[in-house]
Amino acid sequence: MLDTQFRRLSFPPLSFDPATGVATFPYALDDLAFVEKVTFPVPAQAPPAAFGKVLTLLHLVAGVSYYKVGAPREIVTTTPLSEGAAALLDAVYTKGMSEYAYRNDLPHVLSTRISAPQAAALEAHPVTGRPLSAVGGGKDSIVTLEALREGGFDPVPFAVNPNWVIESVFDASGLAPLSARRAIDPQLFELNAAGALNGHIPVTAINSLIAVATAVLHGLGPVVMSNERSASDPNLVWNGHEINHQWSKGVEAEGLLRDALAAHAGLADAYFSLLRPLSELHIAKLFARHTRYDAVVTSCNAAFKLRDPSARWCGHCPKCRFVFLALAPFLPRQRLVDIFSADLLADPTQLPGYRELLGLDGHKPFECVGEVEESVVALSLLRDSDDWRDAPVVVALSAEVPAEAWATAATSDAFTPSASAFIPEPYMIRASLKSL
Ligand SMILES: CC(=O)N[C@H]1[C@@H](OP(=O)(O)OP(=O)(O)OC[C@H]2O[C@@H](n3ccc(=O)[nH]c3=O)[C@H](O)[C@@H]2O)O[C@H](CO)[C@@H](O)[C@@H]1O[C@H](C)C(=O)N[C@@H](C)C(=O)N[C@@H](CCC(=O)O)C(=O)O
Ligand SMILES: Nc1ncnc2c1ncn2[C@@H]1O[C@H](COP(=O)(O)OP(=O)(O)OP(=O)(O)O)[C@@H](O)[C@H]1O
Repeated sequence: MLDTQFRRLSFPPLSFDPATGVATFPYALDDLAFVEKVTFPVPAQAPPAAFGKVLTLLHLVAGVSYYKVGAPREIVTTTPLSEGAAALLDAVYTKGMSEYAYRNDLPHVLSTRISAPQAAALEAHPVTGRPLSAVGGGKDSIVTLEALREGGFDPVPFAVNPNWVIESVFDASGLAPLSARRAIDPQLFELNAAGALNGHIPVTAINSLIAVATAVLHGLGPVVMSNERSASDPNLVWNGHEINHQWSKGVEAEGLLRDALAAHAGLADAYFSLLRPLSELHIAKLFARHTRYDAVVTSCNAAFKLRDPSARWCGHCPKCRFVFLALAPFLPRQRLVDIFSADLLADPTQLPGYRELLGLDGHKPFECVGEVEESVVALSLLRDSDDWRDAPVVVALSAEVPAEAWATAATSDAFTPSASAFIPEPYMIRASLKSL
């Protein structure tokens, strides 16, 4: 551990070069200076005023990567913030950093507030145009892309730092994509090696604002995410606070981001998640309809590491285990084994990991996995499946799940979409969400 006590994170002015599309975001953690760069696709027309406003939000939100080096008690900006923008930032630095606070035993992180001059909210106008559909390389954003296409919305696929998986999903979609490059300050890696504080950050909030900035820059419509209902479910409660690895994928973050974009940049309905009403299990069922992505779809986070990424599915992390379990009821066994290049339910070494997913041991893992109830529902479907009922992991787990958990699963709403306050009506109707 570094023995330095850090006092303050602040934000020297950002800059943007319209000729190259490079935005430069400086940060100061006391005397330590960091610079992050985001390269946007260069448009034909000059950037509208709202673009600069979104960049200021992005600058402030992306500071979490540098904040986490020292967890200073002061976060100070000279950018005037409306109530809506300040609420987003307070939440990003507390709830978005809750896993980091819990794992490093830093309770003050959960009550830190950003200090900024006050501003009035702007009048917001709805964005219009082709949707920008954020792609993560996994099953969820494929379901969204195809639902938008089927609904006649002519989506533009988009990713931050697309790796070969995401590029292959773009290719398989046959749609012309846009992408942005984001480079975090390389000093972070050196500081990590030297033992600086480290931990998870709310990366979806950062990717979301880069997507919104890109949409505004290119005169497009709303950014459509694929964040599911289950993402709002916390992993555990610590000191009275919910700790959620996926906080910035959850519905609270979605609402705060929408409000901040309206108040700070005058953009109404600029951001929503099409899959918010659906459970992970329901999305897995919808994914089964699309075979054209089988050779490339990859949900495993190890494939998206900045350094030493895995080729595709690593086959031994919570996310691989969960996605395999969630897809198994809806895909023929051979198709699923071909996608993963492994049969996780035939491998007894996977049992301890599956016990955590099913609530039989520990807490829900700090990963992008569904609710415990969804895992039990999936297992109950596998018990009834000719393809899967004899798989060793299915047999072993079926004997361990208690009667109450089966009873809860039997009345589960895993396949009943919930209401969403944020999906605009035309998207609800034409993207078929009402009839799922
Ligand atoms: C790929 C991954 O899961 N990475 C997490 C992992 O980091 P690791 O050291 O194994 O590899 P790298 O991702 O290459 O990171 C190297 C260091 O750089 C830091 N860093 C990275 C990106 C960034 O935007 N800012 C950063 O400061 C990172 O912290 C490393 O020190 O473990 C880390 C510590 O727990 C995680 O922070 C890494 O998570 C990435 C930021 C990431 O992109 N993760 C997504 C795949 C992810 O977890 N998505 C969540 C959604 C969470 C949310 O609320 O947005 C999900 O799918 O559930
Ligand atoms: N690199 C990225 N660039 C832009 N948006 C991204 C990126 N990674 C993820 N997203 C967005 O965040 C959402 C959540 O990410 P996540 O990794 O959970 O989803 P996914 O890759 O679509 O599916 P899965 O849950 O199967 O991995 C994605 O659906 C997508 O909308």
